[in-house]
Amino acid sequence: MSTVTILGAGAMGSALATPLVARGHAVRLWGTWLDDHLLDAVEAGHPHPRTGVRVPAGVEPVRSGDLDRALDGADLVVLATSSEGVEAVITRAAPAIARIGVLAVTSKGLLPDASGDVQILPTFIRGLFEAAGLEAPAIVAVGGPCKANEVAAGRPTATVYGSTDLEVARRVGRLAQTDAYRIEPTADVVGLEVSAPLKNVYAIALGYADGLAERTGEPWHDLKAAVFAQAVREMAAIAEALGGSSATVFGLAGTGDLEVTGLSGRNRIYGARIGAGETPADALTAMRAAEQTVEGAAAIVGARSLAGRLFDDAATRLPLLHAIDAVLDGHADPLRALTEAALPEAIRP
Ligand SMILES: NC(=O)C1=CN([C@@H]2O[C@H](COP(=O)(O)OP(=O)(O)OC[C@H]3O[C@@H](n4cnc5c(N)ncnc54)[C@H](OP(=O)(O)O)[C@@H]3O)[C@@H](O)[C@H]2O)C=CC1
Ligand SMILES: O=C(CO)COP(=O)(O)O
Repeated sequence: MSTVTILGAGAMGSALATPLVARGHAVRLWGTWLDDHLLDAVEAGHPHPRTGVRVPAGVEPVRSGDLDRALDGADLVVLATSSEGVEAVITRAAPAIARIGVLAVTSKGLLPDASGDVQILPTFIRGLFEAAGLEAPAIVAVGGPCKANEVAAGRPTATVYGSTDLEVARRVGRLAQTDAYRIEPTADVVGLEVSAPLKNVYAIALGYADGLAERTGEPWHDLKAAVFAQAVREMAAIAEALGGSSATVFGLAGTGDLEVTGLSGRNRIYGARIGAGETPADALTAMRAAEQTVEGAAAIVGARSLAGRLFDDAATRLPLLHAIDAVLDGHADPLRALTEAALPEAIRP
């Protein structure tokens, strides 16, 4: 049995308690300074407000002011804040995490380092340790099609754990896996960590197509499928340009995660509101009011910057990314933008 400290008591942080408790680990669920209302519900024995599922008995909720106690003696730390909270939480927890030596990260994002270059999350997090003069822990990136409410309920889930040292991914995977929560280890951290935030961005486009269906009362499945395929092509191009493998994008981490997010993700819902006619600003305000995290809206800023660094002709190489951005900026109509970006060019005479 190990002691596992989860940092962030939102949907995914609380959900991971289900497999970890099932494996007999001692689990501490630390809530950020924004999570008191979530831990109030957990302590009262109510379903978690973000997943609708009760956190398993035995999980120890820990309030934000008790971070040191939450980390004391832990064997594994899991970071489960949204990308917005990564820097603030890692900065506070870094000395203890450096001592523990291993960090699993469910957060999905693309963030700028001190010099302004956008990085995949493990690289960004390592930079925070280096800036603090601390040795960075071994980082295990967690991705794949994995809805928090389903993990929390113990439904079958295939997830991907990635570390540059494959044995570390296997070791952490062995600790967390259950019959229902199965883990595919990979050493392709780049492919995994490109897929994780970018599928949030591309799921917004899948949402645009669903929103058109809501607005018109007609199906737009052909368009949605073309958008899906183009999204996968663009994620693979970015992964390869960064030294990752397109095979990772074509598997659970890319197509798998895009599928689940395009069916039921919050990023899809945000896109659908826009496709149905709301302005991007109104749609984001409504999502925030409902406590629905929409990471794709932030990740597209990083994606745009990364694409510009990787490709001289980014708008031509990544037309769908460009189209999503143009719609969010209010410069393009979703139907026209998706059609131009995702359908093949006309065959020339
Ligand atoms: N939900 C899912 O199905 C999955 C989520 N993930 C990833 O896991 C991460 C967490 O997602 P999820 O649990 O759904 O998100 P939630 O919004 O439910 O929880 C996010 C956590 O981050 C905290 N947080 C947000 N902003 C800040 C900030 N500025 N400073 C400090 N803490 C902050 C939240 O506080 P607050 O209570 O205010 O929100 C909460 O503890 C994301 O990166 C997501 O992509 C991965 C797989 C699946
Ligand atoms: O990452 C997810 C599933 O793997 C959840 O996606 P959303 O953040 O869009 O809900």
